[in-house]
Amino acid sequence: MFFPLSVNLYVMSEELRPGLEGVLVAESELSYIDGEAGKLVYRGYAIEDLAREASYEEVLYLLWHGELPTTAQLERFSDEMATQRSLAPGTMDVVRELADQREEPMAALRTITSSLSAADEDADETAVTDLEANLRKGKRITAKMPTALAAFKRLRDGDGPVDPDPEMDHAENFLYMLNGEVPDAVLSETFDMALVLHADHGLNASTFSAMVTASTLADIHAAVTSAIGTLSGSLHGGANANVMRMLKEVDDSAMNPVDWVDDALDRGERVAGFGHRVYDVKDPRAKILGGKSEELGEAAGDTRWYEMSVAIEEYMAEQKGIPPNVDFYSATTYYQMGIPIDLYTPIFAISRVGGWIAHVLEQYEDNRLIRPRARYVGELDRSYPPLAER
Ligand SMILES: CC(=O)SCCNC(=O)CCNC(=O)[C@H](O)C(C)(C)COP(=O)(O)OP(=O)(O)OC[C@H]1O[C@@H](n2cnc3c(N)ncnc32)[C@H](O)[C@@H]1OP(=O)(O)O
Ligand SMILES: O=C([O-])CC(=O)C(=O)O
Repeated sequence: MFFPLSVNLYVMSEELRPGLEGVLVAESELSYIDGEAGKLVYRGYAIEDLAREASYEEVLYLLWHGELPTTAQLERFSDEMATQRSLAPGTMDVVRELADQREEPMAALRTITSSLSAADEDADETAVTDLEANLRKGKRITAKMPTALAAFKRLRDGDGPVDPDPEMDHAENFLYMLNGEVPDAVLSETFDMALVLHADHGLNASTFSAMVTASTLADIHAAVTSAIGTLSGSLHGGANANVMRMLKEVDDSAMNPVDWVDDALDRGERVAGFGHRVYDVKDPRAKILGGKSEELGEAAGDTRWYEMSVAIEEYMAEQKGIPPNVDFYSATTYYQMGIPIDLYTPIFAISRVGGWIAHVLEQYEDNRLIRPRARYVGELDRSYPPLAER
């Protein structure tokens, strides 16, 4: 039987779109981005309002359930998250082993997250696409990733892990487990806001990778593990740590930041924290985080990092017309909060996991295998030479 010609033409389109730029592959109700206006919205709510008003738990609820929670719903949801934070002994063994091996933190988080399925009571018993089971699994993964990351950091530094405190919210509890002391309100509010700002961003590369994995009907642990691997690269989430490494290099060189960047551009290098596939203007999250970075600098009586960043931002705008993305000012925000640089990208992951899970739920709800094509440009019809003749 023949397909109608129009179907064949659609399937066999020869248009090449490297990097899938601008290609529509799904419908989503999760986040809206207007790259020309610099606007980001989660389920209809402006990022500026959510950053100012909402906790990370509220945003998770919004992304996963479609509506902001009532007080009672939020309380229940937050309690459920808090009860899921502890790691099973087997997971803690994995964390310990990776810390002993001095594994790179993003690779450690990837491996630990993958291993969470071993102790997940829903992992084997339910269909991969079961919504209720996936909400439970999603909650456990999101609750446990920060515990694992904090324990990994402490163990590699020779300290003992700190147990989660169920009385604290997600952001405060992470800083508490990381540093072993209750953070002050400014730090936990700043961290909570950073989690809100990073929670979702359309079909960014890591989210798309989670969707591709889910589209094969692999489970949610597999999808999140794929996404963590994808986020780690320097063109994506890995850029936030590179921003801070760059600023420290500029500072150590005692060069004018503008001259340093000029030299980097002359060498054909990319400046971390600048440019975006979707935004033509300054990322709305960079505006908010820039303000936070400035505030933290002022509070500490040292605005050096903020000023250096502003000088680079102005120079990049003037020379290249390229604005900063979310990673540019998150770097100095985290640095001034005393967070080690190699944890910045894993911290991105412990927020974005909320978005990954929400997109995976959307994918399962209306699944079709994601499978594009490559145009073959290799040779054809070669005759096979026996091994001895090559
Ligand atoms: C959370 C996130 O993932 S946000 C992004 C984090 N990544 C970074 O900050 C890394 C630095 N930025 C980049 O490499 C890019 O801007 C990306 C990967 C984010 C987007 O890339 P694309 O959409 O593919 O844009 P593309 O690579 O085609 O760049 C367009 C032009 O701008 C230039 N450009 C883009 N970003 C930068 C940059 N950071 N520094 C210098 N030049 C840049 C490119 O060299 C290119 O110029 P050309 O056309 O003269 O060669
Ligand atoms: O959307 C993208 O391409 C990159 C991303 O994850 C973000 O900006 O948060």
